[in-house]
Amino acid sequence: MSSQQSPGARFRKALKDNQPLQIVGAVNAYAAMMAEKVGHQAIYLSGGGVANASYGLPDLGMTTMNDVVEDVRRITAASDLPLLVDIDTGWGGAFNIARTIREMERAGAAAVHIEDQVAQKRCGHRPNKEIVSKEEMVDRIKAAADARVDKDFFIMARTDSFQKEGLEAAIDRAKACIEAGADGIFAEAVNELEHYEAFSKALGDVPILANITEFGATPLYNRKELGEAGAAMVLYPLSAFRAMNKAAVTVYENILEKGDQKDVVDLMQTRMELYDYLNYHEFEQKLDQLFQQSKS
Ligand SMILES: C[C@](O)(C(=O)O)[C@H](CC(=O)O)C(=O)O
Ligand SMILES: [Mg+2]
Repeated sequence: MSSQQSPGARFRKALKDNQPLQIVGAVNAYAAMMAEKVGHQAIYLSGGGVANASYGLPDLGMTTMNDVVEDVRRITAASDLPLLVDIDTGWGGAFNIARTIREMERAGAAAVHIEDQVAQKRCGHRPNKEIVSKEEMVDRIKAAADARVDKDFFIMARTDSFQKEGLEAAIDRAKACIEAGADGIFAEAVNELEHYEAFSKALGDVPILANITEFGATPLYNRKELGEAGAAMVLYPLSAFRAMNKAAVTVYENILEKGDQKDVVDLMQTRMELYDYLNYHEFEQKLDQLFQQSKS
C-alpha cells in the first residue's frame, strides 16, 4: 500500500499535481481514512485539533511535541496521504525545534508549519497575538531546515504578523523566511484576495497557503478564486471536526430529551459505511481463514 517515495516527496508531488492543493484537517486516524477514500490528496493535523479533540484544551500553546507526535503516528499508520502537521512555535529554541523536525519525520509526517508567535501563542484568528522578532523567526526556520534528514521534507513558515504589522511587514518576513530555507509560506489571517495576490507577486514560485478556517478573519473563498489569486494550497483545518461536533451535540441532546435516537439516525454514518471505510470485511475474512487453519 505505501509508496516508495518519502512522505515529503509525496507532498511535493501532490502540490505539483493540484493547483491549488486542498489540504483537509483530519483530527484522528479514522478521519484521515475517510478523507483519503473520498479522494483528497493531502491531509492536515491541526494544533488546535490536537488540543481540542485529543486533550479537551484550548489552542493556547498548552500541548507539547509529544502530544502532537502521538497523533501524527496514529494518522500516518492509517493513511498514506501526505500529512502536513501544525507544530505551533516548534516548542522551544533551536535544539528543541531540530528535535521536533526529526520526530515529525520519524513519525511519518510529510510537512510542517512553524509560526512566529511567542510561545504563549493564540489561535491565529484571535485578537492580541504577540509575535517574535523577524530575526528570531529566521533562526527558527534555519534550525528547522537544517534539522531535516529527508531533503524533500517540507518546511512551511507561518507568519502571524499581518494582524499587528500589516501586509508589507508580513511579506518582508516571508521573504526572510524563504532566504532562511522555508519551502512555503502560510499567510495567516489575511482577509482579502488581494493579500494573497501581493504575497504571490512578491514571492515568485514559492507556494503560498491560504488558511480558510471557518468563523475566523478570512472569508470562505473558493478554491478557484484562491488559485487565481496565487495560492498554491488551501487549508480547511477544522471543517470536518466542527461538523462532527455539531452532529455529536445534536445526538447527545436528542437522546437525553426524547429517550431514544430515532430522530437523529439520519445524521449518523451507518455500520456498513463505517466498515467500508475501515476495510472491516477484509479483516473478518482473514480472521475466518486463520480459524480454519487452526481447526484443520
Ligand atoms: C490552523 C490552525 O493553526 C489550527 O491549529 O488548525 C488554527 C485554526 C483555527 O483556529 O481556526 C489557526 O488558524 O490558528
Ligand atoms: Mg494551530
